[in-house]
Amino acid sequence: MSLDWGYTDDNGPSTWAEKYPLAAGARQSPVDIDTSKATSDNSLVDREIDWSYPSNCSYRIVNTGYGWRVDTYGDDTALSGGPLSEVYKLEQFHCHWGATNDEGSEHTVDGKSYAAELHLVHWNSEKYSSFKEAASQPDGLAVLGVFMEIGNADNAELEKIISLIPKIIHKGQDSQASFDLDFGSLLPESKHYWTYLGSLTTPPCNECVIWTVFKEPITISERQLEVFRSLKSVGEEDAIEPEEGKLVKNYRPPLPLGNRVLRECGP
Ligand SMILES: NCCOCCOCCNC(=O)c1ccc(S(N)(=O)=O)cc1
Ligand SMILES: [Zn+2]
Repeated sequence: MSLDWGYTDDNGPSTWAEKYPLAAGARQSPVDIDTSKATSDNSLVDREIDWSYPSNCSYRIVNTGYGWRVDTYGDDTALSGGPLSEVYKLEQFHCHWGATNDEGSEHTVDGKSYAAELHLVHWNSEKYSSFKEAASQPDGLAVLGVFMEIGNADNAELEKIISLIPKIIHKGQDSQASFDLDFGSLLPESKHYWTYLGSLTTPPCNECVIWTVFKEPITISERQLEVFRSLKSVGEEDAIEPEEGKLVKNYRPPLPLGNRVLRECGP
């Protein structure tokens, strides 16, 4: 069964606009962050971006066929401040990576790719009544982007997620984790970031995201990244060769920033 969209030559990002016209819009994500174009903005400094995630969150991890996604039960989560005018709730987080370590992130910085990029997806629960409704609004979602660079496997929360991946190798498999996660530990120490108005980076590419991309990366080890690449984009029942269907690449290359403003908070 051929996929509607994906990351191969015949269904990848350059073909998405054929079936998903929003993908050809002027407010698309990701973008290359040209640091010389970033403008600092006192209003961002005055209202520090703030998140509160309980340290004992239960969650479900699922293989979407495009990667892994942790569905959080966002009740007592909150993201506010910085570029946000309302309080947003955490809906899910997931990751994008590439076949080799010199690619994989979606956003790039002065043309540089990182090995992977983590996205924490929040929705404006102050203005809208559901994630789905928020995803059709220009200020509906707030996504935190965290670059991941190759280094030591010293993030315990990331290791907990990776320990679950062998249970969800095939598309559609999920695992209700028996231990809690501290989502906040997946964020870098520094709160310095760039922010701009963009979109979902996968179809339907709705232009509904206020993006906040942290300047400081977190580290992931080669072994941990190899575990990501062991995920399969096909279900267990799809009889294919063992090496086929591996999810080695699930990132969209950058789109033009155009006349959008790129703001930064912190050096
Ligand atoms: N089907 C009706 C329209 O639905 C619009 C919402 O799309 C729902 C599925 N996609 C997502 O939730 C979704 C969420 C985050 C990101 S990303 N990579 O931009 O963080 C990409 C996609
Ligand atoms: Zn994403």
